[in-house]
Amino acid sequence: MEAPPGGVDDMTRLSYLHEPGVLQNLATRYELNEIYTYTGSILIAVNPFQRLPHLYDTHMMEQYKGADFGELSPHVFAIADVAYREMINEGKNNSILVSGESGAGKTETTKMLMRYLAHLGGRSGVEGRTVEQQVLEAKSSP
Ligand SMILES: Nc1ncnc2c1ncn2[C@@H]1O[C@H](COP(=O)(O)OP(=O)(O)OP(=O)(O)O)[C@@H](O)[C@H]1O
Repeated sequence: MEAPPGGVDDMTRLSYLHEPGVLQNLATRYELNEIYTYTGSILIAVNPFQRLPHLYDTHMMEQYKGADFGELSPHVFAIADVAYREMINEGKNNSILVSGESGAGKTETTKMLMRYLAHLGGRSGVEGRTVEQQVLEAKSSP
């Protein structure tokens, strides 16, 4: 079966799951500014080396909130959402592993994960500050 022109958003849908196929798919999607691709439940992020603010705004966060995994385009928010929901439903700690070579975008990705988790954490502010502000301030303090 021919791969669709825009690539596939989950590598497990590739007809041939080998290195050239994977790289071709990532390159095709990257050309379209689609920097996220799944391989099953794993998210692959390709550094866009440019700001893509529409990908991370509040509207986007709201869309991913509670959405079934795989229902929307691959996104770091979808990973955070599943991790958060599993934590709540099972009452257990959860972790998200972010790995990649130097400069791949781990810090940026982690910032987005934290922003999303802080957003989910609600708006019940302590001393007038939102959970999001508290988490992000804690991260940036020495
Ligand atoms: N999702 C993204 N959107 C926009 N720019 C990004 C994104 N991810 C990475 N970048 C750009 O790439 C640069 C390097 O990314 P980052 O610092 O996150 O890499 P890193 O994997 O943490 O590197 P190191 O391991 O060396 O600390 C960022 O400063 C930013 O300019």
